[in-house]
Amino acid sequence: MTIVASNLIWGVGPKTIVRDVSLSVCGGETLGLIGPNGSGKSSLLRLLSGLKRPRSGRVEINGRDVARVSRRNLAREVAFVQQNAATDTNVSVRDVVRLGRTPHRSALGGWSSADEAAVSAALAQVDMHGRRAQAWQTLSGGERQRVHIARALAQSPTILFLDEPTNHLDIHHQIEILRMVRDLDVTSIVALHDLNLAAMFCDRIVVMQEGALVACGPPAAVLNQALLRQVFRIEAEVIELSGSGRPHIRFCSL
Ligand SMILES: Nc1ncnc2c1ncn2[C@@H]1O[C@H](COP(=O)(O)OP(=O)(O)OP(=O)(O)O)[C@@H](O)[C@H]1O
Repeated sequence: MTIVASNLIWGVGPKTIVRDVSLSVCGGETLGLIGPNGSGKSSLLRLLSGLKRPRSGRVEINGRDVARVSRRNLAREVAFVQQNAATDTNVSVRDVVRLGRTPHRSALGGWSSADEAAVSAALAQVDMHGRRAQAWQTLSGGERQRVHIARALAQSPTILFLDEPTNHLDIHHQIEILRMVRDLDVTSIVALHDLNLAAMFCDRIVVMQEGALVACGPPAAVLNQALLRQVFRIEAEVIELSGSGRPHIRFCSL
C-alpha cells in the first residue's frame, strides 16, 4: 500500500466537509475520485496529499504519517496538480516546469543534467516540448493545464494527485493525459467529472457524496444505474464498452 487513510474528518467552523473517510491506494494504482459538485473531492485530495491536516484521522504515505513528514520531504514523493492553478505570468514554459525540480535541489547545488532530463521528459510527455521557450501568459487554457501537469511530472513523484486535470483540454488531450497518467509508474489519485473517462482509465473508483465515501471498487462494480440516480440524480443506461469489461454510460434525455 502506498496511501492509507483512516477515518478522515475535516471541516470549516461548524460545517463538516469530509465525513469519516477511510481508503487505501496500492502502488501503481490509478484511483478515480468522482462525485457531484461540492461533494468533497478536492478537500479529500488535499487531506490525502498532506496539504491539509484533518480534524481527526490519519494519512500514511509510503508507511509514514504525513503529519510527521517535512514539506520538502513530502514534495520529493508527492506532486499535486491543482484545479485552476496560477503561475507568475512573466516566465517561460520551461521556467514553470523547472520549478518542479525544487524539492530535489540543494541550496548550493547547481542545475544538473538529471534536472534538465526530467524537465525535457516531462514537457515531451504532455506534448509541450516544442513550446518550451514560449511565454506562459501567451498559452491557451489547455496548454497551461498541460504545463502544470509537466511541472508535477518533473518533480519525479511516486504519488501524483490531480484535481480535474482534464479541465480545459480538448478530447484528444483529455484521453492522452489520462492514458499517460494510467501508464506512469506512479500511484495516481485523480478527481474527474467525466464518468466515462473515469471508467476507461481508472483501476478503481471512489464515489463521494456530501463529504462521505459512498462506493469504492473497479468501475464495473461501482458505476450502475442505481448509483448514478442516487448520487448524480441522472437517468442513464450502463453498457459494456466493446468487450473491455469496462462500463460505458449512455445518458438518457428527458
Ligand atoms: N475553506 C473552506 N471554507 C468553507 N467551505 C469550504 C472550504 N473548502 C471547501 N468548502 C466547501 O466544502 C464543500 C466541498 O468542496 P470541495 O471543493 O472539496 O468539493 P468538490 O467535490 O471538489 O467540488 P467541485 O466538483 O465543484 O470541484 C463545498 O461545499 C465547498 O464550498
